[in-house]
Amino acid sequence: MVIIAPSILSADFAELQQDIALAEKAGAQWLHLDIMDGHFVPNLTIGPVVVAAIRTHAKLFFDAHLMIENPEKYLAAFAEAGADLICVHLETLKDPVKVLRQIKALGKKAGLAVNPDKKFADLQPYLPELDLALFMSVWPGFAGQKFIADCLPEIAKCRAYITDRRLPVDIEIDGGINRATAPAAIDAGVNVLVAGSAIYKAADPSAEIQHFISL
Ligand SMILES: O=C(CO)[C@H](O)[C@H](O)COP(=O)(O)O
Ligand SMILES: [Fe+2]
Repeated sequence: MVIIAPSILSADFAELQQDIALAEKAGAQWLHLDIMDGHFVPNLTIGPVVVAAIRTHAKLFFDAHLMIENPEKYLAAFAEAGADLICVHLETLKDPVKVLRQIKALGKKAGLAVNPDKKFADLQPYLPELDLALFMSVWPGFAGQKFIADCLPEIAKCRAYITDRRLPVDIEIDGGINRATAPAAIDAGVNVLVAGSAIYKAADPSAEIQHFISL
């Protein structure tokens, strides 16, 4: 069963409550929150204040994707704001194990994201610490980019490794996911699909969510 995580980066920020309610009603299980700092990525989005505000209106599992430098400084703030899973980028970490354990110590699920140039081998040492491995299928920073397929063979290696060892780790893909690209991602072994523009820029966002759920 595939989990769909609509990314509110492509939602209408003036109507966030409505766009989140739409995702919940359509049957999405997770909500993907793209946190950008203008340093690790060349874009700025939302912080803990907005996460806390929307938390009061949604029961969805909050999947916080931190595209920020020094993420360890902000873990407690995102935990308090109501994130259920906090995903940090390998590229931003000096001591990944320490940071992943800090996330767990806050009572949250821990995710580790890698950019499209990374291999499964870069992420593999951290799997015992993880609840989720996130393979980026675009360069982080913006919604609406074209899918980069380089991560698919790495996802397949990750799925085989996790299955062999029965590790309780979700595999998520993020970037350029739509009706055309989602099947290859699922074939490679992902069980969590992030989709922003494919959902919120569609004529019927609920139908898109229901399509992804049916895959
Ligand atoms: O992390 C992200 C960008 O850095 C977003 O989650 C991602 O790009 C979703 O948007 P889309 O589905 O439109 O590609
Ligand atoms: Fe994201």
